[in-house]
Amino acid sequence: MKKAEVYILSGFLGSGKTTLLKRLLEDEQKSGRKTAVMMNELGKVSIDSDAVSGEDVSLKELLGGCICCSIQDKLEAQLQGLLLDEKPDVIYIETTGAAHPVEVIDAILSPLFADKLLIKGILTTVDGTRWMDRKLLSPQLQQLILEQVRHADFIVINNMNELEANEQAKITFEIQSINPYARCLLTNYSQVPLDQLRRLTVSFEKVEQKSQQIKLNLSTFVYQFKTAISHTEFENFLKSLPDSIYRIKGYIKFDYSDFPFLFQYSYGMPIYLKEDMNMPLNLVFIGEDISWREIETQLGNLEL
Ligand SMILES: Nc1nc2c(ncn2[C@@H]2O[C@H](COP(=O)(O)OP(=O)(O)OP(=O)(O)O)[C@@H](O)[C@H]2O)c(=O)[nH]1
Repeated sequence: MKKAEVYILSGFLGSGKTTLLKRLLEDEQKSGRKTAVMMNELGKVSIDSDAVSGEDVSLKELLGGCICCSIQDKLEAQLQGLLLDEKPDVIYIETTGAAHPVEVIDAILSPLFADKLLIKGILTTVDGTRWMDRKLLSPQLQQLILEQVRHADFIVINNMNELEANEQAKITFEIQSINPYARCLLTNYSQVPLDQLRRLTVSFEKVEQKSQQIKLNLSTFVYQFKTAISHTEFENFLKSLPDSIYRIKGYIKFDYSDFPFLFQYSYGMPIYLKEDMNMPLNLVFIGEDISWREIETQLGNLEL
């Protein structure tokens, strides 16, 4: 089955995410692909959804919380519904300005359907003037903006017309020092060449296409078990993992049990919860600069 492409739009409040989304949707309308949008807003009433009014676009709104924390279950249910009912070619997810990119990817990649999604990348918008003044924000918000830049695959710096030439150079230098691997563009109103953006691919496929010396940044990988495995060997595998694997979750079947376990792993801590029915044996990984090919080989060896 063809996977649905997923683009995540991240960036601080008012930095130009919706403006970028509108441009992407206009482009999709020309391409004729089946397009879906998920918009997440912190408040209970949607403000931005008027921006998405094209007839060919399915819109799901997630209101009243942030997808990376308070309404993660709702996101899972809506995404699953979307994949089953609409079968979109591409899904754009606009996050709240307060969302952390790793947690958003984590929320999207449910083990129930992670194998049906192809995460194309995180597009982060930055308001150039806000960046210059970011020291005025609380330390937590400064940290959030840094994380949104650090994990991005494509960075759009808006409000260029409001900046002097030396400020433009300073911002570009600062942002590229934080994330040298993302494509970074200074512009106004999120005017970016969309063909460049479409060439992104940050999941396992990227590892196969690019040579090993290229840094991979944040990426994801989904492994599908065919058989039950040994619990002890799986624990040994976990102990050998690098710290830059932030998150693992999914369903695993051990050779002593009829039904799988729901497995959760973050910051090196594994948790197992026994299920009472069969589930798809998908294991979802999120990490930074990981050779997923090696991980795949190790997992394959557990099945021998
Ligand atoms: N002057 C100027 N205004 C811009 C630029 N990009 C976006 N804007 C405006 O800034 C405002 C916020 O832009 P949005 O695209 O809604 O930003 P957002 O990140 O979706 O905002 P939230 O949904 O509140 O997080 C809108 O009025 C835009 O028209 C720019 O490059 N220059």
